[in-house]
Amino acid sequence: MNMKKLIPVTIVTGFLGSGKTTLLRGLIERRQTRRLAILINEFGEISIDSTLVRDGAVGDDEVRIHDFADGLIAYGEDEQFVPTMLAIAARRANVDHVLIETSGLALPSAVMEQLQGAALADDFILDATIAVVDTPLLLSDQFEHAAGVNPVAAMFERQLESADVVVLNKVDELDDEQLLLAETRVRLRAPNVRFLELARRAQLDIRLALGLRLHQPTRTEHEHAYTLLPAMPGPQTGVLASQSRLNGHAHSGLGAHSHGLATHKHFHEQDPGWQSFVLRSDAPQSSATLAAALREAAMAEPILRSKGFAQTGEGQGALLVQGVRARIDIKADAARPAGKRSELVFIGYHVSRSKVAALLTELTGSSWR
Ligand SMILES: Nc1nc2c(ncn2[C@@H]2O[C@H](COP(=O)(O)OP(=O)(O)OP(=O)(O)O)[C@@H](O)[C@H]2O)c(=O)[nH]1
Repeated sequence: MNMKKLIPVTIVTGFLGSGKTTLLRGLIERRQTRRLAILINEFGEISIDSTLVRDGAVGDDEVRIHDFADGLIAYGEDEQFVPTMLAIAARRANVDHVLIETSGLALPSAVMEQLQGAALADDFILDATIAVVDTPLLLSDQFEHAAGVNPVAAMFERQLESADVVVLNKVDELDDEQLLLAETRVRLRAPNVRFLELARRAQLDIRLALGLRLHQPTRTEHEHAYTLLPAMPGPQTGVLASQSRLNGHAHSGLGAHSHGLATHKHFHEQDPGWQSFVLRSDAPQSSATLAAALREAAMAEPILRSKGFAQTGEGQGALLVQGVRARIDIKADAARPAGKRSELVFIGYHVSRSKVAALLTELTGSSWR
């Protein structure tokens, strides 16, 4: 019998733009002495999230970040994931916790299955799966199936199905009634949720995110399978009681369950309607003009997410661009070297690259290709 200490793994999932990267950055800042290994999987050919997380990270020995840009993490056909995890296991004396951010278009169940597969189950234990929710978006009925199957709603539901912890994020401007409605909607879709937390700017107490130990390995001779612990371990209870959360509504049914492991794929593999592309411009951009152009483009085309870096001209600083649908946020980014080329990633459902390029070109008065 293998007596190695299992390394805990927390999976952070959530729809496009819900706040996963912001949550990770916060956890890094508040990690105290914990040494973290972080895997980031993005949908899109250039990686923005890992750059942002890296900006907040420190020494390599304390926080080490592994990128999987444009890749699939943790699928049978993926060639990077298992070797990366095994390399982390090989330096286990220097790793206290592994965090995996899945892409906004991936299902956490795929990662969960890999963790309990033969290659990894002797080294890792799933700690918890955390789903971050864009609460205003949830309330906006975008996640409802109004007419037929809504692919956005379907993905959101399947991400929530595996969640142990749901973080209702972006709650800054919501009142109690809206929060209760959001909670009801989450509970309908997240049968396994153990903790429902409110977050502003995706900030979560690290004790609520790491070391929850909501799963335990059950080992038989030939297979490994996780089962959910029937209740929270004692020492956590006091900590959790101090968390801000929905008044008196934080806990849910604690019935044991096993996770559905049949849902392996990135949604975009099953449904080619999901698209991602990069547009670039070598002309200097103005923050206000670009923001207005992106807003307009997001209203004209089904863009669900835009992000990247824009350049404002020689000797001027770079901008960090973050768009979730028509909500566009552009701010100076001191960490980014000034340069010439602006580069933005767009993700959407049946979104047209040429139409978005034409709109941006027209609205910014500079060529985007
Ligand atoms: N107003 C508001 N904005 C937030 C909050 N949390 C995150 N954001 C913003 O939402 C945008 C997306 O946040 P990210 O953390 O990049 O989201 P993500 O889930 O990693 O995005 P993808 O990886 O692209 O799916 C950024 O502009 C954040 O600053 C919040 O609580 N309130």
